[in-house]
Amino acid sequence: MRTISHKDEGYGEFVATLDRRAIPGDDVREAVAEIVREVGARGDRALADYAARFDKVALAPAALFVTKEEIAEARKAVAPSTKKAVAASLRNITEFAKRSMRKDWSYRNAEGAKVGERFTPFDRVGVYVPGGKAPLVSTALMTAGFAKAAKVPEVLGATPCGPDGKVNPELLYALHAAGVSEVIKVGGAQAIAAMALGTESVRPVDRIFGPGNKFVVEAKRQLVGAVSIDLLPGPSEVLVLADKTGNPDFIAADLLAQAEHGGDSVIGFISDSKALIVKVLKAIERQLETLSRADYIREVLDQGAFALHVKNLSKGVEIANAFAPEHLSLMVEKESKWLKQIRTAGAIYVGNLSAVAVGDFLAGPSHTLPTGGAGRSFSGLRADQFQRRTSIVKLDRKSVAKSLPVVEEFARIEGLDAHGRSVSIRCE
Ligand SMILES: NC(=O)c1ccc[n+]([C@@H]2O[C@H](COP(=O)([O-])OP(=O)(O)OC[C@H]3O[C@@H](n4cnc5c(N)ncnc54)[C@H](O)[C@@H]3O)[C@@H](O)[C@H]2O)c1
Ligand SMILES: [Zn+2]
Repeated sequence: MRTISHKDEGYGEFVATLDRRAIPGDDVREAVAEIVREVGARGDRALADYAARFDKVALAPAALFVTKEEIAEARKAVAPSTKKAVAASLRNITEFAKRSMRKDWSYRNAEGAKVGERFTPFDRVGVYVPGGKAPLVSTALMTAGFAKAAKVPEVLGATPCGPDGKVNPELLYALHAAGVSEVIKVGGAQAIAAMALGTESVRPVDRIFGPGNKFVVEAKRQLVGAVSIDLLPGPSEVLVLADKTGNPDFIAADLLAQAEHGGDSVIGFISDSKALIVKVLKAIERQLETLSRADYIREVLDQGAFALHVKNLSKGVEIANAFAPEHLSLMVEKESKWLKQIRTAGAIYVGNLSAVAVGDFLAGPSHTLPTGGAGRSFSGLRADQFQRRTSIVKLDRKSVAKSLPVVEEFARIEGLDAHGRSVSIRCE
């Protein structure tokens, strides 16, 4: 874990690198563009080729979809304790979703016309659930669960299968508990392309949701237009901001939990207390020994991890806002003062007891959150993103007449006399 203090040489340069923009590298961009082109041109055959190449599985075009038998098997195989956990998480998700959904409204404008908005669920959405490094059962709930709450009638799930051609049974169970209507056993950029463009066997969707690795995220970015997307939720990250009241063992535990996602994960720790930083580094070493994914964690600690000693908390907040972390843990004495100042984080966990993992699995807000700096311009996944918004305008005799003078003025200055006429004809 790289440790650097405001007193060190190179501090300014390092802090500048924390001011992020979510822009993919050329190599990822080109690799994904080719995958998208191939799926567009060769459909199911391209999906089978990529499954063989990346997931080491032989997937005949006829075997792309999870079967009814596989779902029934999963239902039998999953332990009652797992079913209970899935239900508990879904219950919180559903309640949270209800409160953030948009409701229809209307009012009469200054001319007396009735104007308003109507919200209806998308007809058919795609939900990507990563399956590369871990079966992210919770991610199935934290995406599809919101689709269900928003009453989307058709949800197509996509997740890579193992070399045996099977999807993890707990993951399948969760997808079905969250109301997914069909599932393709395809992962990566090719899955996103199939859902956006359609293939011989996959009917395209209207909007694509869900997190993934850098290839998945880039595919979503490239396919905007064919579909819309939720956000850019890539490799997971946490930034802890703490003063001397932070609990070093809890902070270490949160950082390790995040590092456990492996690969491109990013973990950061900012504090104005040098003593706390030293304690956290020691606690990390101590706790790491007992964890099963120590190899993944070490990789992350060696690559994307940093501990930053700042002059004061204001400086820390400024850096955190530039960094726009997916998760921000705030462990400070004056909680509400500093909480107000953090603007770009996808989710904020307040206080020593608010473990990020509770939000990962259970709390209610979706754990699908913007990463890589995308938090500046995107928010986390929400139920209202599954709603299509339509505006509605209704005029009567009085309001059409009252609207005429302003319409005629715009029609005159824009040189669009047919526009003016289309309103005056109704006032004769
Ligand atoms: N931001 C969030 O809200 C959030 C939530 C959950 C998970 N995540 C992140 O999702 C990510 C999941 O990543 P993952 O890799 O485990 O699973 P994944 O399902 O996203 O990716 C696996 C797929 O990547 C493709 N792939 C692998 N190597 C490739 C290559 N060289 N070229 C092209 N395609 C390739 C393969 O098709 C494979 O099926 C993690 O980084 C995790 O942190 C983020
Ligand atoms: Zn996590």
